[in-house]
Amino acid sequence: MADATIIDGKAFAAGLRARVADGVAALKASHGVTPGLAVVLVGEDAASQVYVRSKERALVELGMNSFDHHEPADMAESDLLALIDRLNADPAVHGILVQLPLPRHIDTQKVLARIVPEKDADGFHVVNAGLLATGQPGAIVPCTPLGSLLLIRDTLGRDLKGKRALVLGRSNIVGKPMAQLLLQADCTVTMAHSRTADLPAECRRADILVAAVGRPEMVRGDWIKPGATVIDVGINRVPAVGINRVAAAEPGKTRLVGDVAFDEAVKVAGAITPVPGGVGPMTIACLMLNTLAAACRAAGAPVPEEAAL
Ligand SMILES: NC(=O)C1=CN([C@@H]2O[C@H](COP(=O)(O)OP(=O)(O)OC[C@H]3O[C@@H](n4cnc5c(N)ncnc54)[C@H](OP(=O)(O)O)[C@@H]3O)[C@@H](O)[C@H]2O)C=CC1
Ligand SMILES: Nc1nc(=O)c2c([nH]1)NC[C@@H]1CN(c3ccc(C(=O)N[C@@H](CCC(=O)O)C(=O)O)cc3)C=[N+]21
Repeated sequence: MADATIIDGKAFAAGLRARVADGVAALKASHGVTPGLAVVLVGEDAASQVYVRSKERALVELGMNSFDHHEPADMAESDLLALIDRLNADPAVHGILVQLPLPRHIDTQKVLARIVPEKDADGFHVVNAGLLATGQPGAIVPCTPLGSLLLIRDTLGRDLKGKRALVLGRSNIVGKPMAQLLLQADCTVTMAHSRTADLPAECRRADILVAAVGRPEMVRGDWIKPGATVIDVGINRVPAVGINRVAAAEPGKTRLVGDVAFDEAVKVAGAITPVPGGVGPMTIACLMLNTLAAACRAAGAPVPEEAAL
C-alpha cells in the first residue's frame, strides 16, 4: 500500500492565519476595534518561553495587540489573581492566556476560574468546557482540539458521521475536549488512557486516531487500522540520535517527536500529521482565531465560521 498522505498542519495554519488577518482588518474597518490578547507567563520555563514568543510574533503579524506579562516564578497567587482582575476589566484585552504549567505554589484551577469566560482564549474555563459538553453555541473551544478537528475535516470532509474515533489521553486541555468535538460531529468515540485494557486493540478499531499522551512514539505502526487518519498531538523533546542511533554521537542535541512512531505509522495510515509541522502550528493559529472571535463577540460583530462550531 502507498504511504499515508502527510497532513500539512504548517501550511493549513498559514492559511488560517491569513483568514484571521483578514478578519482582524475587517473588524477594525467596521467597528474600529483591534483584537488584543494578554499572555501571562509565570516563571522562566524554557519551552514555555519559546511558545510564548511564537504567540506574540503571530499576534503582531496578524495585526492584533499583544500584551505581555512575564512574571517571576515566585509571584504570589494573590498577585496573579489581581493581574487577571485587571485584564478582565481592560476593554483593550479581548483574550487572556495564562501559560501552563504554573509554578506548584499556584492553584491552576483557581487561576483559570478567575478569567471571565468571554476572554478565556484557551477555552479552559469550566463555563466554556460546559458549553462545549452540552453542545451549546458560544463555547470557546480549546485551541489544540479545535486545530485537530480542522485538520480532520480538511482530510475527510465535514461529514464524519459513523466513523469510529479513538482519543488517546483524557486531559482537560486536549483529550476531553477533543472527544467532545468528535462526538458532536457524530463519530462513535472511545477515550483511552493509562488504565485502558489492550490499548493496541482499541487503537486498531479507529478510523480516526488522536494521540495526546506525552509518551514519545508510543503508538506503533501495528496499532493503526490500515487507511486510518492519525492526528499526533504529542510534542516530546528527546535526545537526537546520530547515524548509528547513538545518542552520545550528538551530546546535548535534541529533536521533537510525537506520540506516534511516524516512520511505522506512515506505512499503514491513510493520512497522518507530522511532528513538528502538524498540530503544533494549528494550536497557535486557533489561539489567534479564538482571540478574533472574542473581539467580534465583544463588539457585536459576526464571529468567524471556523471558530463558531
Ligand atoms: N500540539 C500542541 O499544540 C500541544 C501538544 N501537547 C502535547 O500533547 C501531549 C499530551 O498533553 P496533555 O494532554 O497536556 O498531557 P497530560 O499529561 O495532561 O495527559 C496525558 C494523558 O495520557 C494518558 N497516558 C499517559 N501515559 C499513558 C500510557 N502509557 N498509556 C495510555 N495512556 C497514557 C494519561 O492517562 P491518565 O489520565 O490515566 O493518567 C492522560 O490522560 C504532550 O506530549 C504535550 O506536550 C499539549 C498541548 C498542546
Ligand atoms: N495556557 C496554555 N495554552 C496552550 O495552548 C499551551 C500551554 N498553556 N502550555 C504549553 C502547551 C504546548 N503548546 C504548544 C503550542 C505550539 C506548539 C508548536 O507550534 N510546535 C511546533 C514546533 C515548535 C518547536 O520547534 O519547538 C510544531 O509542532 O511544529 C507546540 C506546543 C501550547 N500549550
